[in-house]
Amino acid sequence: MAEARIRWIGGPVLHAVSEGAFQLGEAIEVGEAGLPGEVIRLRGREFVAQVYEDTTGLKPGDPVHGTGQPLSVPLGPGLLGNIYDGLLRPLSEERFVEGDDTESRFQPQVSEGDKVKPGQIYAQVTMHGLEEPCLVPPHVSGTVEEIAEEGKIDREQVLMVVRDDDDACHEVHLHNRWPVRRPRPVRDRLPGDRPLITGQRILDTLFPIARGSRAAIPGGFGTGKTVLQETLAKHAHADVIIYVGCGERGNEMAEVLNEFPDLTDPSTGRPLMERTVIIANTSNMPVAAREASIYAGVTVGEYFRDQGKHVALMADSTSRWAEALREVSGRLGELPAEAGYPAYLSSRLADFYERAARVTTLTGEEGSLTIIGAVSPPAGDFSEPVTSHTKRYIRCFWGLDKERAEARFYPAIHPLQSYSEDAEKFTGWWTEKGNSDWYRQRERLLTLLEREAHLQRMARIVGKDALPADQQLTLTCAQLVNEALLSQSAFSKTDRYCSPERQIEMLRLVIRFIDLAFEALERGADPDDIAGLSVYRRLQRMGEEIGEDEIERFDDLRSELDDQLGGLKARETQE
Ligand SMILES: Nc1ncnc2c1ncn2[C@@H]1O[C@H](COP(=O)(O)OP(=O)(O)OP(=O)(O)O)[C@@H](O)[C@H]1O
Repeated sequence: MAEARIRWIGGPVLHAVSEGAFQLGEAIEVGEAGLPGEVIRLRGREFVAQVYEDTTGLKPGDPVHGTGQPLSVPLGPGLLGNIYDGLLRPLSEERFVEGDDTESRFQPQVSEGDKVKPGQIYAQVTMHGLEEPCLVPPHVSGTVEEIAEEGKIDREQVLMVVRDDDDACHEVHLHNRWPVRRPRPVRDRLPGDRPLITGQRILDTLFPIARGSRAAIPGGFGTGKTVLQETLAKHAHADVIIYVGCGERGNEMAEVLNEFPDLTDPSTGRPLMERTVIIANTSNMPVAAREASIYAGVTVGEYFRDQGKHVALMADSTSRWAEALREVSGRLGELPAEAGYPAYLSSRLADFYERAARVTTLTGEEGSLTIIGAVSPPAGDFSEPVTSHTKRYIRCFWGLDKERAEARFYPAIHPLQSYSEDAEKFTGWWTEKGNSDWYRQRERLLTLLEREAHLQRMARIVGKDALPADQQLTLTCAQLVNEALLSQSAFSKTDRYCSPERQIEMLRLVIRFIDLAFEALERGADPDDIAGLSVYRRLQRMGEEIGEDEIERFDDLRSELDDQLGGLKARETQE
């Protein structure tokens, strides 16, 4: 392999003079310790590289070895349930799901002489108590020359040899490397068809995301990005969760690492870690590795998608990742663009988000990778470069609002600053679930919330009591929408997750309240009397009071609602 010598080194960036041919994007090993790095710029015999580990102690003259391969990560069974660094190296020997490594068992599903195709499952492996498929790597096809026997296997052993049509032999291992910056091939990309249910009412009901789509969660300091990402990781209806903690503070990541192994998947009752891969790259780890961690995460996501699974990737936070790009770019002496970020910030964001997709895999199955990235705009300013460029590539924008967070109104997603370009596709899905009115109800709520913002501005000037009765009632109804539907504590035992069935009931009750309240107003009822009804307070708290396994209790609430609002008379008639 090609060799070079360091000529200059500063932080994660080095310049080297090569004695052989290096390629752009080639993975390298730096110094005697062989620290991992990547060639990021080539000029004649000189190149610039970034190093993914602490470079303290490296000096001019130290050797750099080429690997001849692009930066890649090993993909295969055993990834689930563990925590990795930005280059997918396990951060801990301890595993977070039960089971014993020595019990790895290999069960071939093909025999010598069989034909295999890219992406095909050629064996099953049981590791750590989990059975996982072994896939033929995407660029391998041909006739099986050799296949390992059923039984115990060793991680490094060759499991299968495939001879292709050009007579070349390919060795297939348990883990096969894939370049992190290259999307894995698929047969077809498909449009999003059904929602990725998150269990969060404000998202599923107002701003739903399709499986295979992409969303951003921008929010200023302390507005709840991390809590929301973790809530999604715990409750989203996905087969596999990839959680990339990118440049967050070590203590925040430590919380995730401490908490996740103890959590149970609410839908299966199994440990949540069994379906989770965590990639941790905290702010004190080398900055270049942070840049790579996002691509490593997305590559792992695609690997599970290629097994016909529905995968959700949470990246917290893409701003820290963009800062890593900025730091490396600064050290390269590149001309800075907006806010010091490199001019290629936008294309790098595109490279990341565009890997989200619903696909037909190479073997004809359906899989999806949904990407949800948190953004931390300085001072919560959504016009800054990372947020504004991200907006170009995402379909759902879930903007967190400082005022809502300060009022401890969680999740602090602002309904008027957020949007979903996927929503229109889901009328059919909600109809199948039993709510053919969902899209119309959603539009009504959004219109009501817009009207609320307008009326609140007026009320601040003239006082709420000076508003006409119908406007006062509009504010009362909007408050109910906010408190009953949009507010949902991530820490509430009853309400941290809300199933689509429960969301339908709650949405219907709120809409019914609005309809009956305005009918009562027409009959001459007083808006204050409507807001003072005990059923109004019960509706505000229904998320906390009626859990997932007592959905029939919503019927009682509905009867109470009909009785109280139906019985409400004009004030004069009451007297
Ligand atoms: N959905 C929620 N339910 C209940 N409490 C929440 C919710 N979201 C946020 N909080 C509260 O707000 C606090 C701050 O949230 P979080 O750490 O997620 O903010 P952040 O935006 O990630 O912050 P930073 O900018 O520091 O990364 C949490 O510790 C929690 O008390």
